[in-house]
Amino acid sequence: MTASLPITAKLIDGKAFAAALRARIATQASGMAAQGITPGLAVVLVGEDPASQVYVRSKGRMTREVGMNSYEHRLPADTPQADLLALIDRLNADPAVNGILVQLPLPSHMDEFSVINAIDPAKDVDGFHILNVGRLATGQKAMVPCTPLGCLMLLRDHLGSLSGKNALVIGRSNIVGKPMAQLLLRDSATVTVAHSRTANLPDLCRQADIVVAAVGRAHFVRGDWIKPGATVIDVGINRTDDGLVGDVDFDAAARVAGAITPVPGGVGPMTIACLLANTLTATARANGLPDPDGLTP
Ligand SMILES: NC(=O)C1=CN([C@@H]2O[C@H](COP(=O)(O)OP(=O)(O)OC[C@H]3O[C@@H](n4cnc5c(N)ncnc54)[C@H](OP(=O)(O)O)[C@@H]3O)[C@@H](O)[C@H]2O)C=CC1
Ligand SMILES: Nc1nc(=O)c2c([nH]1)NC[C@@H]1CN(c3ccc(C(=O)N[C@@H](CCC(=O)O)C(=O)O)cc3)C=[N+]21
Repeated sequence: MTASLPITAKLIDGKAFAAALRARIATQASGMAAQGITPGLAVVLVGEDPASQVYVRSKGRMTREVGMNSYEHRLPADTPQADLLALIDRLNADPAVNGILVQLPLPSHMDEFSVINAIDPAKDVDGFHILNVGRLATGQKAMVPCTPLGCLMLLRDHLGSLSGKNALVIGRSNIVGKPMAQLLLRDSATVTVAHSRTANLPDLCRQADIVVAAVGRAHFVRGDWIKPGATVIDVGINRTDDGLVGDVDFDAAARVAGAITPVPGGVGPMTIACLLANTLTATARANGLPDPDGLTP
C-alpha cells in the first residue's frame, strides 16, 4: 500500500549520536582521571542468553575506550542465587566499582526483583532498582534506564520540545516501556502505553506524533499505522533470516514518517552510550561532584 511512495523520513542516526555522546563522556571522564578518579563498571552475566550476548559484545570495549575500567563477571546458568547475591554484595562494597549491571533475563530459578533490589541504588546504572523506579516516577533525581534515556535524547534532538505531543509507547516492560512512558510524561507529552491487550492499536498509532516500539516482534508496526510526519523510535532487536531487524516495518514506515531510527544503528548504540553516561553520573555523585553536563534527563 505504501510501497509506491518514496522514502521521505529523516534517518535518525543513533550510531553517530552515540559516538558523539561517548566522545563527550570520554572528555568528562578524563577530567575526573585528572582528579585521581577512574569510573568503573561491573557487568554480571549469568548463563548465555543470546540477546544479552549481543549487548555484552561491544560494551566492554566501549567502556575502556571512554577511559573507564570494565569488570566482567560470567557465571554459569546453574549458579545458586545466593552466590549471585554474594557477588553483588562484594561489588556494592568495592570502591573501584561505580556501576553494576546484571544482565537480564536471569535464569528461571532466580528471582529477578530480589537480585535487582540487592544492587546499591547509587550503583544501579540500569535504573531498575525499586528506589530508582520510584524516584523517576515521582520526579526525584534517579538513575534512569539506559534504553529509554537514549530514546529520549534522540527525540529531543530531533523534535526539540516534546510538550503536548501525542506519544504512543508500544510495550509495558519494566526495562523499556514503563520508564519510557515516565520520561515522555516528564517532558509533557500526552502518553499512551499499549500492550498485548490493547484494542485497536493501528488506530491509536495513527494518532501518535511519537511512536516508540518495544514489542519484540519483527515488522510488527506497519507503514499504514504511521501518522504522516510522525517520529518513530524502533527499540526492537529481532534476529531473523534477513539479519537483525526492529519492531517496525522500516521500508514502509520510512515512506510516511517524518523521522525514524534504523535497526541496527539506532537505539542499540544509544543504550550502551547511556550506560556509560550513567556510570559517569554515578561516579560523580559518589565523589560529591556535580552531575556531568548533558547526561541526565
Ligand atoms: N535496542 C536496545 O537497546 C534494546 C532493545 N530491546 C528489545 O526491545 C524489544 C522489547 O523488549 P522488552 O521490553 O524487554 O520486551 P518484553 O517482552 O518484556 O515486553 C514486550 C511488550 O510488548 C507487548 N506486546 C507483545 N505482543 C504485543 C502485541 N501483539 N500488541 C501490542 N503489544 C504487544 C507486551 O505486552 P504484554 O505486557 O501485554 O505481554 C509487552 O508489554 C525486544 O525486541 C528487545 O530485544 C530491549 C532492551 C534494549
Ligand atoms: N540489565 C540489562 N540491561 C539492558 O539494557 C539489557 C539487558 N539487561 N539485557 C539485554 C537487553 C538488550 N540490550 C541491547 C543493547 C544494545 C544493543 C545494540 O547495541 N545493538 C546494535 C546491534 C548489535 C549487533 O549488530 O548485533 C544496534 O542496534 O545497532 C542491543 C541490545 C540491552 N539490554
